[in-house]
Amino acid sequence: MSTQTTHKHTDGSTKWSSNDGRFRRQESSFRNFITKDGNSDFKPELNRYHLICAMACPWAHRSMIVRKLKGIDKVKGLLPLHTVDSLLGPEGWTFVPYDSEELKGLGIPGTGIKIPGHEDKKRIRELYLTANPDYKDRCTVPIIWDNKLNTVVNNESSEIIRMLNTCFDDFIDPKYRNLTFYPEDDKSLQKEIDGLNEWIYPCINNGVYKSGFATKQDAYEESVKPLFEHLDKVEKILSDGRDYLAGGRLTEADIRLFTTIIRFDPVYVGHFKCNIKTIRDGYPHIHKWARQLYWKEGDGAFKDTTDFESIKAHYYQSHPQINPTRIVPAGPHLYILPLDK
Ligand SMILES: N[C@@H](CCC(=O)N[C@@H](CS)C(=O)NCC(=O)O)C(=O)O
Repeated sequence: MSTQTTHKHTDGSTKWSSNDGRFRRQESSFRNFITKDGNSDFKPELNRYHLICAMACPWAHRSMIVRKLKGIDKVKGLLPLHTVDSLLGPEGWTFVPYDSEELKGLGIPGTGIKIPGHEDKKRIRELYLTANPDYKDRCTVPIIWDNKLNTVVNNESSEIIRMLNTCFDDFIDPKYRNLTFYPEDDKSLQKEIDGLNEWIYPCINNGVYKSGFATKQDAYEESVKPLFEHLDKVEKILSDGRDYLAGGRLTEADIRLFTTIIRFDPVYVGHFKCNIKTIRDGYPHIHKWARQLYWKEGDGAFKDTTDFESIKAHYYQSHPQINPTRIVPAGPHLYILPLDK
């Protein structure tokens, strides 16, 4: 993906596309790993690391799912979760609601921040600036915060979910220990997962954003068409009745696709103009696959981390360039259908 930064945003501002009308996602800048073998400055420890997420954010959602699937959420002090307010405003993600005239009353509160020594922080930006006072990029979620070295360990969700496969294995219940969503001992499955990620990320996960944030007709069409072509491709893969994308088991490919699909009908169809088809009416196999994950998989790991109200409120209220009235639409009736529909 392009590393080009298309605009200055010292204030976490909301100018999303560059002058050619195309949205480009910035490269994440904190790329450390917590390693089980202790081969880094970041050793796994209790009462040290914190996960900061927005319930609304599909990238953060990946890490919440894996945290729960791995039983990390069940160990006190291992990687507690802190969530921001759903409204992404001019100063970025916030632990306390915006109170300006324009934004007061909007948003759905998160848990706030309860990290010892940082309880007074109002914006996520303040954590980034604590980690690096010269930080000038967007202050994104998810992040793993290290409260020992007072820094961001990593702010790239694809890497966060990789490290959670193993890094806390000495602390979690043994029944979760050998669970991995990118199996080291199966290189051919890893290759298959990589192959899926290679097109699902640009065309689907990021494709909805490129469609929604486009400010020129050609930029929009150039994203929305491949988005649906690649949904067709997923539909075809799942059409043999399989429950998972690869290897006959749950992998990170499922987790990474799920967080986009679950937001599709409630938000992307309308807000991001991804309306060639809906998942529920246009993609029976994807629809079934997503509902199985939501309703049945991993002891609520998908369901309990999906907060439709926060998701809807976030998108519709946070992008006034797309939705100037910030009105959150009422539908669709049932954000997710039951399995037997
Ligand atoms: N590469 C990052 C992307 C994360 C990302 O773009 N998160 C968005 C929310 S969906 C964000 O925090 N945006 C804040 C901003 O742009 O100010 C990852 O996958 O972790």
